[in-house]
Amino acid sequence: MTADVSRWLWTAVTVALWLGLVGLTVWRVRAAARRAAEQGRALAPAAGEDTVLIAFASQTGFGEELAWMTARALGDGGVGARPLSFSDLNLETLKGARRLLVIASTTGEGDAPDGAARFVRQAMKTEVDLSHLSYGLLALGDRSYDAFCSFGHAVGDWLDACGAQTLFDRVEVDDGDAGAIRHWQHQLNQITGSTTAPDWTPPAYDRWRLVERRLLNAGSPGGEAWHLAFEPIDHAPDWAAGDIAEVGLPVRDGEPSASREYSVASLPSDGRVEFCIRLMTYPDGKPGLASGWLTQDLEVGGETAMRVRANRGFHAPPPEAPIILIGNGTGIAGLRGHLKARAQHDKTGGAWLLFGERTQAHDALYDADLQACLATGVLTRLDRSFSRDGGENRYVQSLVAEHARTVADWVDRGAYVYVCGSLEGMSKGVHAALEAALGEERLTRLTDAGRYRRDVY
Ligand SMILES: Cc1cc2nc3c(=O)[nH]c(=O)nc-3n(C[C@H](O)[C@H](O)[C@H](O)COP(=O)(O)O)c2cc1C
Repeated sequence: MTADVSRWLWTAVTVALWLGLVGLTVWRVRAAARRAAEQGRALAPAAGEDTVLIAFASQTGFGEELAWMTARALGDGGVGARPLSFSDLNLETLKGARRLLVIASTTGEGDAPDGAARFVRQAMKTEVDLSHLSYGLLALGDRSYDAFCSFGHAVGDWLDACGAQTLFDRVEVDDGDAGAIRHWQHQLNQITGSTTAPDWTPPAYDRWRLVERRLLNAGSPGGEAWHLAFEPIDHAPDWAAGDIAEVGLPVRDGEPSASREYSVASLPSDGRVEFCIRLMTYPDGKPGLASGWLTQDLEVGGETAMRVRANRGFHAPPPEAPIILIGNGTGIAGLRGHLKARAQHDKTGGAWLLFGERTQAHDALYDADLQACLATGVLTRLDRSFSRDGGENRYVQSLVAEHARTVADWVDRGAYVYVCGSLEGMSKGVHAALEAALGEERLTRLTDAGRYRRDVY
């Protein structure tokens, strides 16, 4: 081949590639515009109707899911709706709204979800005139906590103090209680004037088959931690690192149906949903309802009902940003999903895992995976603390304290901080250690910017 011919060939290939790229970009932009237009149509106000502002504060995504369902129910009834996260809510928006629906979850010990922290600090410290505003409130919580629905009530109390009028009595939801959610739907019907019951059936479960179960910590002084893998039977849904699976438990005689949520430790490309689940035991030695069933009773090859739901608050940061992953125990599940997601990118901003468990010998959960991540560079750095092995750094929060300078350096370089694991045993201590490492104000700014994310239980 002469130099001229090969140059022509290369030019032709380059042009073809370029045209392909342009075509793909145009297709993507059009698809995105189509999706936005569809969503816009679904939520567009009917002529003469005021748009209802739906402000949601959600830590693990349930409240956000209800906000979108609420918007759709209003849209279907001909009333325009605008869902807005508390992280994007401000007083100007409230002053410009006439009708407001608040969906507010409570987390921590009666705390606001992280995304609402800025609004609490800034807007809810002031008393403004909101007498033009009518509002309805859906407060999500769990009666097993002392401060039941306290953040929802704090928002309601503040709106009352600002002179806002109530559209109806506050609706409290205890642990996803279907009756209370139906009551909320009934209130939405009052707004739309619809007489038919809204088609708001609880989200359908799919059937999944247990294909693998493996004890991860044989010989541990702590409770058994199991790796479980489920394959879809009906269809394979899509999900992202950080998402949560809700497992429907088999109905037992006379007991209401129950479900449990677990952080997903795998990605759709694995073809299966994987969990790391601790077998809980009561003081009398009886196994926990859900963990006992999943780790002992359900046989490999057996089926369960399950759905994966979005937990947007714990979705991945841009891959080019560095990430600090902090967790303990079965919290490794949510962090493992993020490592797997990073492994799918050629170039990432580096990942540092700080992890705490009981013993190096028995509780180095997913050690082989982590070593592989170190070898490929997906994980830049790994620090672990083992509380029962003695030594100074007994808990993961002590690791954060010991490496405070490096944590601050990573944050200076734009790192995101993701924390997954127990609320009591870990996340409060980690929070205090981060505050000491970065300063209170800096950690607050990090939270407001969505660079400090927590999935704790
Ligand atoms: C770590 C944690 C702490 C919680 N603390 C409280 C609480 O103090 N008071 C309460 O009523 N509910 C509490 N809950 C229950 C949640 O409010 C409830 O599960 C809610 O449905 C979660 O909604 P979300 O997914 O929108 O965040 C807590 C849940 C978790 C996981």
